[in-house]
Amino acid sequence: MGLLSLLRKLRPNPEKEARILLLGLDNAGKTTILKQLASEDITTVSIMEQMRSCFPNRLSNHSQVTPTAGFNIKSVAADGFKLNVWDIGGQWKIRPYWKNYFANTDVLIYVIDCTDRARLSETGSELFEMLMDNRLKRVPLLVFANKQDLPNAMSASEVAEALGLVRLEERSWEIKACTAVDGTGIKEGMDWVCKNMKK
Ligand SMILES: Nc1nc2c(ncn2[C@@H]2O[C@H](COP(=O)(O)OP(=O)(O)OP(=O)(O)O)[C@@H](O)[C@H]2O)c(=O)[nH]1
Ligand SMILES: [Mg+2]
Repeated sequence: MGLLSLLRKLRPNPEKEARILLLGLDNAGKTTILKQLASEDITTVSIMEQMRSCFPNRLSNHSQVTPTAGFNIKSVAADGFKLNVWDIGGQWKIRPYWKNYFANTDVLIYVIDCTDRARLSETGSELFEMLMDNRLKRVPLLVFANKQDLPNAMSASEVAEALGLVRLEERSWEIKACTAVDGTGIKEGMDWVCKNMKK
C-alpha cells in the first residue's frame, strides 16, 4: 500500500464512524463482550494497558477479565463503519461518571447478567434513569441479556417484561439473549446495532 492510501485509511471520517456506549452493572459481562468483538479489531486502548506499560513490574499481565476500574475502548470494523465501542466500568463508585460519556452516542448497549435476580430492579433503575438524559434522547438501545449458558439465567423476554422495556417510547430498542464467554448472540446484536444506528 502506498503512503498516501495508508494515510487516507488512517484519517478519521466522522461520517463513517459511530460511537457505541457499552454500559451495565459491574459483573454484567461488558468487557467480556468487548473482547468478543475481536474479529476485526483495529485498536484497543485500556487504562490498565497504559498503566502496565508505565509500571511493568507492579501489575500482573494475566488474561482473565478483571473488573474495569476506568474504561476500555475498542474500534471494530463492521458494515463499512468504524464502531468505537466504549466499555465503562459498572461498579457503583464509577456509575456517577457514566454521564461523562453520553454526548454524541450513536447507540447504547446495556448489558444485564441474567443470573443476578437480586439486582434486576437496580439495573432497571440505572437504565431508566440514564435514558431520561437529554443527550441519550432517541439513541437506539440494545439490551444484551447475558450469561444464557448458566442454568438459572432468566430469558430475554423475562428480563424485558420485568424491566418494562415496552414502556420505551420514541426510541428503537431490542433485547438479545447472549453468552459473552463463548460469543453466542453477540454477532446478532451487533447486526442490529449497525442497522439501527442514529446516522
Ligand atoms: N458463565 C458466564 N460468565 C460470564 C459471561 N459473561 C461474563 N461472564 C463472567 O462474568 C464476570 C464479569 O465479566 P466482565 O466482563 O468483567 O463484567 P463487566 O461488566 O465488564 O464488569 P465491570 O468491569 O466490573 O463493570 C467474569 O468472570 C466473566 O468471565 C457469560 O456469558 N457466561
Ligand atoms: Mg469491565
